[in-house]
Parts: sequence; structure tokens; C-alpha cells
Amino acid sequence: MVKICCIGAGYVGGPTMAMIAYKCSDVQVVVVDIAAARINAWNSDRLPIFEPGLDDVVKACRGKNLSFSTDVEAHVADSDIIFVSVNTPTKTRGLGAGKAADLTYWESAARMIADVSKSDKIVVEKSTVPVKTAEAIEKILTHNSKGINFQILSNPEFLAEGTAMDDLANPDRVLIGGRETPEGQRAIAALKAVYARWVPEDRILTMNLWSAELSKLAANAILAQRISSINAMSALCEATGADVSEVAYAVGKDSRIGSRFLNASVGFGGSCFQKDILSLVYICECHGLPEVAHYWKQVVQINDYQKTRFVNRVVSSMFNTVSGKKVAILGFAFKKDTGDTRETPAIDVCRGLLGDKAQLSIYDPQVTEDQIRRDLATGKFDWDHPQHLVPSSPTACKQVSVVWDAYSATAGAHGICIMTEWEEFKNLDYKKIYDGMEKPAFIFDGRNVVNVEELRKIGFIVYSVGKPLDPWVKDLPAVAY
Ligand SMILES: NC(=O)C1=CN([C@@H]2O[C@H](COP(=O)(O)OP(=O)(O)OC[C@H]3O[C@@H](n4cnc5c(N)ncnc54)[C@H](O)[C@@H]3O)[C@@H](O)[C@H]2O)C=CC1
Ligand SMILES: O=C(O)[C@H]1O[C@H](OP(=O)(O)OP(=O)(O)OC[C@H]2O[C@@H](n3ccc(=O)[nH]c3=O)[C@H](O)[C@@H]2O)[C@H](O)[C@@H](O)[C@@H]1O
Repeated sequence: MVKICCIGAGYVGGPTMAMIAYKCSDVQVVVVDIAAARINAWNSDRLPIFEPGLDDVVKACRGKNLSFSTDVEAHVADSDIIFVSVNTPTKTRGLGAGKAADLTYWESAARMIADVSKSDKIVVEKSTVPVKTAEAIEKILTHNSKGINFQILSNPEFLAEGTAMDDLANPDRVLIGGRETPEGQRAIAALKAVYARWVPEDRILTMNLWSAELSKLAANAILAQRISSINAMSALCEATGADVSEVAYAVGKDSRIGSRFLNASVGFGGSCFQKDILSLVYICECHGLPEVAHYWKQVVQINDYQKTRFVNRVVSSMFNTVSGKKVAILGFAFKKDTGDTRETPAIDVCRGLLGDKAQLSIYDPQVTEDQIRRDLATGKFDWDHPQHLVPSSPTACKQVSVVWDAYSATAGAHGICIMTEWEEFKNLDYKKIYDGMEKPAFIFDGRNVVNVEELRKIGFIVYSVGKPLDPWVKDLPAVAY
């Protein structure tokens, strides 16, 4: 029986391994992690991550061919294929700080694999890593290998949170990169055989290692670029009276462009887009390509601009100050159908409003108070390290309260900011909300989920990203000077 071990029981390791176990009942899958709390949660009824459909798949396999363990070394030693799906955050200090990927966790996993292995292994890069990482990993593994043959494969993951289980069950493509040697090709074939159990052959792409590694960074950069492109257009729409949804619809009808990923928003979030583009920027700089680096950096800069622009709209609309005013924050996760808050634009918007002394009342259906407070207290780039290594005593912020429904969040508020496109925010009783708010009552929709006309009829002053401006907002500056 093939035995697979995955190092890293996070948003990628957990769901991807659960799907492999589900689709391949004759493969033994073990997911290991150094974070005991996370492993305990994977072994409990309350999984450590919220992902639609995940519970059912885990329940179907756990205790049969899927298990979760902290006994990292024993399971690694025992496995044929080892996936490495550990954090690859942005470096916070030293060479390349603020841009380069921090490969500390990857390197320590590789050293451990080299130390404990007693038989040949296929080591699979599942984490997103800089192009050429496999070369370094190979050196670490073979340096100490005692004659053991290690084959490194790149098998980047393309799942999106909130739709992970469907993405894994029906992927657009699975990418496998490996060495062009006979051993490398045999390793590719072994991994391909696992995916081929449920993924059609023509969707399993094999290529050289560097192409596979770079394709992941390229895909994320191009996806994020589409969002920054439409967000840049949203600013121009607001200045001209065009409607960004109509523009996106018209543009997306061109089959060469396509309609997906053209929703204007307060900005993209999530653990990867910014981190991976910054890593790409750093790689370009290291290869003497400053123009290319500058080009991709703009994608992140427009995203920052969009978040700043949003805060500015809020403050300038509300008489240039939110000091002492209650502002409801609806949604804190970086997108709907996940409890993940990593790099969520809500953090930047909340910090901007807190800087202006607002009183925030935050509601998200999936994010805990503890997480929100931790996020508002954690430093830039510090959040993407294994949870138990992030400082765990966040300073309490007196200006923030976290509540468990949208109505208490908005009661007595001067303004509402919609930060996540949760379905429930489309169907709230906005008349009831309006009646309970201070007047004039403002709504700032960072996700274009509300019906602007209906809310204006109720009496709200509405700002919705990239939509024709409310007369109230029209003459106010879009960005603070
Ligand atoms: N979150 C996402 O949707 C996607 C993430 N990725 C990439 O996958 C990688 C992992 O991301 P996530 O799963 O989101 O991160 P995560 O933070 O949820 O999980 C990583 C896990 O690795 C563990 N870990 C770190 N070092 C370890 C070690 N030496 N031994 C054992 N366990 C260790 C941590 O404790 C943590 O539980 C990153 O490179 C990310 O860029 C790729 C595609 C999608
Ligand atoms: O490498 C990764 O981590 C993953 O990053 C993204 O997945 P994810 O971040 O989970 O979610 P997305 O659906 O891509 O959304 C990212 C952010 O962009 C925002 N977004 C998305 C689409 C859009 O049209 N407009 C927009 O503002 C979302 O609200 C969210 O904040 C990619 O879609 C995945 O393919 C990739 O595997």
C-alpha cells in the first residue's frame, strides 16, 4: 500500500490530503504538524478550518485511510511520498525583508526528512515557493542522504478557500514538475498515478521543475492583476459616473478576456496574493529585472490604494471625522465561506478607522472575537507563521467590540462598512437597521452586495465601490491629501 505523509495540516495540507484519501481508498494518508492544537482539532468534531464540504470528506476517511498526527518524524520515515505544505510567509527581517519568501519552515522540514529517512522518497513541494527552490531543497536532502534517493517534485496547489473541496474534486489542472532524468520521470509518473484516480488525464500537466514552480507564482500574479485592473477602473468609474459592474460585464463578454475575477472590491485579501507577488518582485530584482519587478509591484500598490481610498471615502463622507462614532463592520474574513482572515482588507480598513478614533462593532459569521483582536494587534507580515509561534497576548483594543449578529453591530451606528460578501448581508432587513441607526445613516459597501437604489429609498447615504456616487459623496475628495 502506498503511504503518503503531508507535513503541514493547514488550509492546503488538510483539504488536499483529505481529498486524496477520499478518492484513493487503498492509499494510506497521514497529515502531520508541529502544532498540537491544530492536530487535536483535526481529530475532533470541530475541524480547525471552515470549508464547505470538508467535514463530510474528513468524516468519511478519518480512522480508515486518513489520520492526523504530531508524530512527524515517525510518519515521514515510514512514507513513500512526502508532501510539504508548510508556511512560506514573507520575510520580516534580513535580506529581502518585506518581499522575499521566508523558507525557514520549508528548510527545517527538508532537514528533518534527510535526517529520519531510511528509504527512497518522493518529496513534493506543495507550498508555494520561489522558482528554483527545488534546487536548494535537493542540496539539503542529498547532502546528508546516506545513499538514499530523493526525487523532488513541484506540485503547486491552485485551490481557492471557500470552494476548496470542489476545486480539489474537479481541478482545472493538476501541475507536476520534475527532473528530466529517468528517476525524475518515474517520480512524476508515481504522483500522476495518484491524481489520475479522479482527475482526467488531459488535466494533469507535467513539465520541468522550474516551469511548475514559476507557473504557480504567475497564476496568482495574473489573477490578482485582474482584480487590481478592475479596481483601478472602479476609481475612474466613480470619477466619471460609469458603473464598474456594467464595465466589467461589457469587458468580460469578450471571450478572450472572460467574465471571472472582475468583481471590483475594497481590495483583494487572503494569505497568498500579496505574499506571492512580493516574492515574484524580489525574484525579478534578484535576476536583474527591475522593470519587470516594478510592473508586478503595481498590482500590490493599486490594492493598497484601493483600501486607503475606501477608508478615505468613509471618513470624508462622515463630516471628515469618525472620532467617537460607532461604525459597524460587517464581515471580517477575506472572502465569503471561509473563516480565514489572513491579509483581509478588513484589517486595514479597521486600522484606518481606529486611527481616526472610530468605535468599531464587528460581526462576521465565521470569525471569532479572539481572532479579530489578534489580527488587529499583529504586526505586518507576522501573521503567516505557524499559529503557536505568533505572539499570543494581543493588546485589548478598547475601541473594538465583536458581536454575534449584524443587527447588534449596526444598532446606534453612524455608518456601516461591508467588508465580506457573505450571502446574509444581501438579505438583511435594512429598513429595521436604518431605523436603529444615527442619522444621517451611511453604508459603505466594499463588496457591491447591496441594492444601492433600494437603500437610498430607505434613506441611507450609500457608497458602493465603482458605482455612480451618491450626491452626498460626489464633491468630496476620493483620496486624502
Ligand atoms: N491557503 C491557500 O488557499 C493556499 C495556500 N497555498 C500555499 O500552501 C502553503 C501552506 O499554506 P496554508 O495551508 O494556507 O498555511 P497554514 O498556515 O494554514 O498551514 C501550514 C502548517 O504548516 C505547519 N508547519 C510549519 N512548519 C512545520 C514543520 N517544520 N513541521 C510540521 N509542520 C509545520 C504549521 O504549524 C501550519 O499548521 C503556503 O506556501 C501557501 O502559499 C497554496 C494554494 C492555496
Ligand atoms: O495560492 C493561493 O492561496 C490561492 O489564492 C487564490 O485563492 P484565495 O485567496 O483562496 O481566494 P480568491 O477567490 O482568489 O480571492 C482572493 C481575494 O480576491 C478577492 N476578489 C476575488 C475575485 C474578484 O473578482 N474580486 C476580488 O476582490 C476576494 O474577495 C479575496 O479577498 C487563488 O484563487 C487560488 O487559485 C490560489 O490557489
